[in-house]
Amino acid sequence: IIQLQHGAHRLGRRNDADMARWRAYGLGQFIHWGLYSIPAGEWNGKMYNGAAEWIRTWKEVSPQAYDSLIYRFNPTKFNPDSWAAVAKQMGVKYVTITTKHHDGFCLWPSKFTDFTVANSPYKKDIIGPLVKAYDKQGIDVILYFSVMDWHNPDWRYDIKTRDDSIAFNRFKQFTRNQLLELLTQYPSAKGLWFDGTWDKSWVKQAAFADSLETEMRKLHPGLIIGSRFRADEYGKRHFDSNGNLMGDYEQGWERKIPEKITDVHGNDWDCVMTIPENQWGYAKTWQGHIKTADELLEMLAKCVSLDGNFVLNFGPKPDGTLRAEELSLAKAIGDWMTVNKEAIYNGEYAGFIKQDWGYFIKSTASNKIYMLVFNIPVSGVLRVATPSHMAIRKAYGLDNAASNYTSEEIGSSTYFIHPNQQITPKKPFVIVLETGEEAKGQTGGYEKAKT
Ligand SMILES: COc1ccc([C@H]2[C@H](O)[C@H](O)[C@H](C)N2C)cc1
Repeated sequence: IIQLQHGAHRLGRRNDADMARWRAYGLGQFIHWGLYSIPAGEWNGKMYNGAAEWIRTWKEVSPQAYDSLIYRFNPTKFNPDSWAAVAKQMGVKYVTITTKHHDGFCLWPSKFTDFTVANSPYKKDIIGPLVKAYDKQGIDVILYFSVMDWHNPDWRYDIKTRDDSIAFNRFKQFTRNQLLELLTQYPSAKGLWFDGTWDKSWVKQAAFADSLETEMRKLHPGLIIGSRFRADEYGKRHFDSNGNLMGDYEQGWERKIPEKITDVHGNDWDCVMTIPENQWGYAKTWQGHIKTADELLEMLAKCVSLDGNFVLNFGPKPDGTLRAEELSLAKAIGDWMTVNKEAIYNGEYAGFIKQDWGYFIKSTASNKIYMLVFNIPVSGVLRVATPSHMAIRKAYGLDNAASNYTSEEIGSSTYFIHPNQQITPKKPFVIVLETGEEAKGQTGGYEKAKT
């Protein structure tokens, strides 16, 4: 064990009500919106093939020309209630919104910089109306904040000289001021999703970041902060020098999903996912594979089955509307969630052996076990191996209770689930298992092999 002043301050999961609420979300929405949405991956008629929200770093783009986009930010069709209504229909329980991305443009009228919506043609605060609209729909809000700020002249990638140190100390105060400002202006926010914290300049601020995290938690009791905010005094991030998770949940699953439960080490976590391969801000043309609703539903099921939340990204257009592809995916996911949401909300790892046909999710609300079926075996029967001494009492379909199933015990703690009707589903579907303790002595008399 290494003695740490600025490592993890808590071992294991948070067990308070605020974190239990976060753990129960299952499905979230990410929103990336800002000046980068205006060029949308195109500059002087040429397409940038990186992530659209990183276009300021493209050699073809002068930072000054990019920063002048502030004079073109005027989302005349922005209607936060319509975004929140789409999210509600989709079935998301929380939304993570960019307050300031790496380019430093603030979607709220921060007092600590001029580079905000207040000095754009739009003039008005974006964050406040968004928070209000989502709160009205009962969708919790998490504020995304990038520490790295390309616009601020005091930002440094590393601290090499005394001047760097003097400038970066100003930057640290600026960052603290903006974070306390966000928590004060938008007190209903449940947490912060930090980004842009990998550069040496910030990694060297273990003590400062640790005390700032403590200050924010004091200002906002219950605040939820992920593993990406701060490093320990040896520069270790996400997991400290003793391998303990920093913050309240793991933020390392960006565009990737854990394979098995041991990959998550008993921690809370979220997976943030793009619809194309890697575009967060609005990009005029999406290159490569665009994920389908069925793919996204399977990612959602897999995340919840492994104790995580699945957060799908939307990149609104510069006029404030959502693009057609995102609206149709939101609708398809929402239609599925309307029928199957009880298998996703309050979901947790069920402890059953993974089967090829799909995913098990246990509900903390009902103690029911849900089978989320994505692949029908050729045999037409679904194998279930329960944790030992757990028997299956009943099996029925969530889509309609009429679609029922017969469970046949085929070995110790092993069952076949037989559909009593022809199943030719066009969408992933859910079977509910009601289980109970195996009657004492009812071991089924299965002879253990002598090897
Ligand atoms: C260098 O690789 C990166 C760095 C930052 C990101 C940013 C994206 O712009 C988006 O905000 C995502 C959540 N974040 C990790 C993505 C890839």
